[in-house]
Amino acid sequence: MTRTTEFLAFFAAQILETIGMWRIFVKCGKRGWLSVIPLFRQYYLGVCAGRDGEGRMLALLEAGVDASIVSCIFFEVGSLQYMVASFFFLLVMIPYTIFRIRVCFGLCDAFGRNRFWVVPWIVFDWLCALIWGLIPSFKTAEGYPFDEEEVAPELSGLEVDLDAPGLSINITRRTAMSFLKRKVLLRDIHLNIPMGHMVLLLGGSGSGKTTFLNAVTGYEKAKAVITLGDSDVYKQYNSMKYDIGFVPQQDLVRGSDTVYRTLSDAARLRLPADYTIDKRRNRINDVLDTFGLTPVKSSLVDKLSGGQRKRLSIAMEYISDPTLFILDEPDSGLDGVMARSLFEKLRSIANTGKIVIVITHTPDRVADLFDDVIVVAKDAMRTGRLAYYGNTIDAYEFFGKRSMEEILMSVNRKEEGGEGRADDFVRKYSALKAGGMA
Ligand SMILES: Nc1ncnc2c1ncn2[C@@H]1O[C@H](COP(=O)(O)OP(=O)(O)OP(=O)(O)O)[C@@H](O)[C@H]1O
Repeated sequence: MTRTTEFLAFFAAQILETIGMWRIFVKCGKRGWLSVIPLFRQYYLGVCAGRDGEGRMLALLEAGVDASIVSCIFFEVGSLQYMVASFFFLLVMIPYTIFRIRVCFGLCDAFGRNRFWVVPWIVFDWLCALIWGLIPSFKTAEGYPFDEEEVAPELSGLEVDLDAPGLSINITRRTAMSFLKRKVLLRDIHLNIPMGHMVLLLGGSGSGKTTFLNAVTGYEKAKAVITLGDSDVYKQYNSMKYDIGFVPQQDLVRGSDTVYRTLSDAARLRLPADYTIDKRRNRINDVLDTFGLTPVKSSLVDKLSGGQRKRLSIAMEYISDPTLFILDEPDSGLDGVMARSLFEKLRSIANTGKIVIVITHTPDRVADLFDDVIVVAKDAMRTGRLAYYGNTIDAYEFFGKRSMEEILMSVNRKEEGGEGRADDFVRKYSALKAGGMA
């Protein structure tokens, strides 16, 4: 193909695409002539797809793609300018394709078409634009433009007092990049947990419980201020490491070590360097006693029962005598009796003046052992929000439910089998707090 033919082919595709887009815009209730302006065309395609932000990004990226294509056509093949333009083209093509896919997905939803259409849209956009624009059976889906779910508003003024004793959490937001888009994982979580309280962290799958705990411990920082007693967890992260214990879901124990050896290794890692050997030995023996592991201290970890193994994992973190003790599903794989006995142990730890926060997927068998419950729920924008924090007894009344599992179902999204009322409760809870503060 000669340069002129290439240019004519590019130009013809643009014209055909414009015609198709004109009709698509009209079908979506927008002004057709907007398709004549190349960059507007991409933006309004995003608007038609119900993805304005992605449409805006697509328009910007298309400017880059078009500029590099035109440059490649005009520069001498093999020249430095040609190579720079080609490199730039490859560079912008990656995000450009990703945003096109996202907009195409939205368009398929808007027109009630299978998402496999994204493939022809990416390869022959001008042809798809003509088909979707000119063929009458391609029309917007029933209910289009889809009603947006009403998202609970952003909150302000509900920050808790950082000087209050205990754990004060003021998370403004926690964001992460996902698929070239900044995603808000958590927003507006403000609460204060007094010392000596055992708190249940409740939330559906993907609601942000782990993200929340990571933000609280400073493991993955958020835009937040977290204080434990007089210390700022983020600013004094290194010195706080002995004060915060985190027990992950998965056991991190070696089967070929004895129980004592496992705890002794944990003590070496987690106790301050100035601990004498005697002090360290005493601490290990105390912890073995606390978790009922003294009779099996010489046994290999592989020979322990599920419950003993779990208690050992918890003991490893407890060795540093943390003020804040966090456990992610410590009862997974345990039967009701073993789980109950484990949670009673955690209750007795809280009773010594520590803060214990626990995630469990079977809360009702141990709900009476908790003082408070934090309910984190995904709002309409899929952001983790605080739907409730307070006394467990008051929680039943607040949600109008009789069990923690029912509370969870009320905030879980409909597509997950829940009632999809997260935003209602976020609103209700913030009104309650604002009222309380007035
Ligand atoms: N670094 C990250 N980048 C992008 N998205 C993330 C990141 N971390 C978490 N997410 C997303 O944030 C949401 C919350 O994740 P999180 O692991 O906190 O949920 P969870 O409530 O602990 O779920 P589960 O109970 O299933 O463990 C999920 O949609 C997850 O995909």
